[in-house]
Amino acid sequence: MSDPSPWAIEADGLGKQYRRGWALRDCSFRLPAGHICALVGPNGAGKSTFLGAATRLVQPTTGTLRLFGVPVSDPAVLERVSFLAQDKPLYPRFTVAETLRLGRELNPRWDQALAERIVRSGNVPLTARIGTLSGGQRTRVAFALAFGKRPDLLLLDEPMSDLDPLARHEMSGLLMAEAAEHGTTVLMSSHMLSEIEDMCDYLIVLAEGQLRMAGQTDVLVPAHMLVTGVAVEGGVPEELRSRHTLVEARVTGRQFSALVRPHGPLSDSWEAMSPSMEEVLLAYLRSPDAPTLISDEARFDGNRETAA
Ligand SMILES: Nc1ncnc2c1ncn2[C@@H]1O[C@H](COP(=O)(O)OP(=O)(O)OP(=O)(O)O)[C@@H](O)[C@H]1O
Repeated sequence: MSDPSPWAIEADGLGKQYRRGWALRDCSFRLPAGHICALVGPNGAGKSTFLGAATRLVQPTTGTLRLFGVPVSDPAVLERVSFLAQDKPLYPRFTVAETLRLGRELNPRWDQALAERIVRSGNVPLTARIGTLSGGQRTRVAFALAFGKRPDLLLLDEPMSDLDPLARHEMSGLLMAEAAEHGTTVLMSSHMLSEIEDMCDYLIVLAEGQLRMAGQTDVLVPAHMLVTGVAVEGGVPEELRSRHTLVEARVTGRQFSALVRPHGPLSDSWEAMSPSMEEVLLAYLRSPDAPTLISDEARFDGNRETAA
């Protein structure tokens, strides 16, 4: 299928309301094809709900979601998307070989050699029943199924959490190689900030069901500065709040430290340095009310503040 749309994902006012309240609210952003994007947020932020909407497991209450320009409700998108769910559902009575055969029979673009390579490199026997595998080995088989499908969009819900460090390293290498070689778009929810920093070039940050940040990492991260100095009357200097956008402020003894989005030069009376991606993400995770930041590229009308 040719791609009329350069956007792998377009969410417009997407929302999901449960009886207890909104799991996802007024979520609007675009993800261009070919990126590896992290979906980040504290527990309960709405990450799985968003991935559920993208895989039609969750019916949105408001808004629309398009994948490659096609409404997610259109069956045409199904063969282009792979989803690796948090609980990695597989048939426990099937052997690994039978599981891969199922993948082959269900998916026209199936890459058997790739799927087998992923399984074999973890020394998982093709004859073993899924129910007898360790959690990490099952995850490896689930990865093989997801990759073997050769999707254009790979959706992963906390994919690496039960892999050992070597397997994690291997899978993240595979993800990056796939994205580079085939232009696969990856959207991956994760709590592992150092891994995100190593792998991802796009960020979607959610808190309490709402979008807090979206865009290219090399636009979002440099939009921030870490500022430290002497606290004023037990808090951060008023100038930081009035002239710049304050994301997070912390006071320890007589010192303050703050993550800000500067609008113009910062006063010489403070020390300012560029934060790492992990420092930016941690600040947003600790501050669910942080003002929203959407890059131009990721922006849909209605988003509030814009980075370069
Ligand atoms: N089926 C459901 N019925 C009612 N509430 C739900 C349902 N699914 C999710 N929620 C609620 O929606 C909110 C968002 O949940 P979601 O699972 O999307 O968060 P998450 O960011 O994936 O969290 P985690 O990091 O813990 O996996 C939570 O408050 C959760 O309790």
